[in-house]
Amino acid sequence: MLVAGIDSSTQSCKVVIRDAESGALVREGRASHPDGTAVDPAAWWTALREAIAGAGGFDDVDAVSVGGQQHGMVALDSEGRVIRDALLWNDTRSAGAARDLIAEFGAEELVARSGLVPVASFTITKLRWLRDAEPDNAARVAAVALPHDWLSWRLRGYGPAGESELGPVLEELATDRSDASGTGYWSSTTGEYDRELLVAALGHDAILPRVLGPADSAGRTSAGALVGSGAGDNAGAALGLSAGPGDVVVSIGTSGTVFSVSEEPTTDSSGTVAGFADATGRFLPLSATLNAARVIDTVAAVLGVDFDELATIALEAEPGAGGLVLQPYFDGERTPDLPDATATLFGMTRATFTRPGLARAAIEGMLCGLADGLDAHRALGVQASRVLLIGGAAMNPAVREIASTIFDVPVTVPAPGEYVANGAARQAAWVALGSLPDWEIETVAELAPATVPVVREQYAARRV
Ligand SMILES: Nc1ncnc2c1ncn2[C@@H]1O[C@H](COP(=O)(O)OP(=O)(O)O)[C@@H](O)[C@H]1O
Ligand SMILES: O=C(CO)[C@@H](O)[C@H](O)COP(=O)(O)O
Repeated sequence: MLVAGIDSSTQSCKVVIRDAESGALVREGRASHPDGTAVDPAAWWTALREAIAGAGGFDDVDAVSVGGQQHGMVALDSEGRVIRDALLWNDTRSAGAARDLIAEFGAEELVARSGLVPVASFTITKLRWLRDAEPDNAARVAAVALPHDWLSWRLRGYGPAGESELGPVLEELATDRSDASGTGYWSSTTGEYDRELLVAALGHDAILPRVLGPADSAGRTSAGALVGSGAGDNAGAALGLSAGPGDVVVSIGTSGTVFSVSEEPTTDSSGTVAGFADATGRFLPLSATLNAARVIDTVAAVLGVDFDELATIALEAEPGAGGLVLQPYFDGERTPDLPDATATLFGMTRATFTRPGLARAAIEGMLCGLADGLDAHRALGVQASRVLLIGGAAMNPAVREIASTIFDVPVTVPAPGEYVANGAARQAAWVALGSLPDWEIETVAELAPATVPVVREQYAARRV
């Protein structure tokens, strides 16, 4: 029996087709997404169909689940049409709306009700921004979905009239606990939407996707494959890695995320660690930065080198790059909550401002922000026995080696792979088989901690 998993992430769409029992990879496909922090969801649908075609189609697939970038606001009118480009998790225009919501309700109350202190990333702040900045668009909103909910709905044949087989049945929208927990108007402790918060943000009530359990099916594709509840991408990755007690996952994609699977919900009124739900019925404390793999993309482009060359020159510099510190807030920052920040390079002398120094400082600065996230997890009682390093930039040898100088626990690098799509496929197998199969995870590197304290100390000293 074959199952499919999809990762509709910020930069691209990836599809894997696997054997349901063993998890063996059978086929895969991918397609790019457009750049930008506001994107027409039609582009994700086009990319998904291209990636499915690249993976040889779904005709022989028994079940499929969609993992996707979290928080994006997909606002639909009563005809199931997308009202405006979706504002993505890394769009910071709703920072003022986040402050307004905190002023109205208080951070403590919002954490107690939704698990989150609003920042620009979360859906609730995007809805408030829409209400205030585009009142005509806000008035037309009949339903609000997230990227993975909307793609699952389209896969099942729903959509605007003329563009879909089954038409705009908004009540058929479905989601899962993990993605619902990133909206800001759903509580992972009660398992219910908080309609008062939704109305406070959007200005009126709207249809929200039904929240399914981890092994529930939302329905079927037109070809008859079961469609699972799907997941937010980080929860998908945790499922794909079979993350358990002691595992802290550090994912370096467009976002940098630090997360762990927890039996109990977590509450952090500072907002550093969001109290998300996971894709197994448990919880997923998570801390996220806006500046991760693209810090390396940017510095590699400035230096005119490819990723391998960047790794080579970064490792020519000593740990700490002689005091050169890059605070890498190129896209503003979410953790810490500094949406309008820009990047700053500290400690430049003629001796330190070199190509190796800059390459190393870029990787160190990006990883120090994630190490701060790990500390915040520990402060909530999360046990960290090892870091599991995944995401596009985890393929970089310098990122791996420098991670071992920054994290004070062993760093395990699973074999390069699409862990979000794999987790979605594993969920699809759960739906199809009726039980969650164990799939083997291959490891390609285990790095013992080689902590060099000055790296984090000098980064902390530059913190604003
Ligand atoms: N060898 C590498 N070294 C550093 N960065 C890399 C490498 N390979 C890919 N990347 C970066 O990883 C990112 C894509 O990672 P991915 O986890 O797929 O992101 P997302 O899930 O956010 O779309 C891109 O910014 C890409 O440039
Ligand atoms: O906002 C978050 C998590 O809260 C991000 O992790 C997004 O879910 C995007 O993920 P990537 O596309 O970077 O993997």
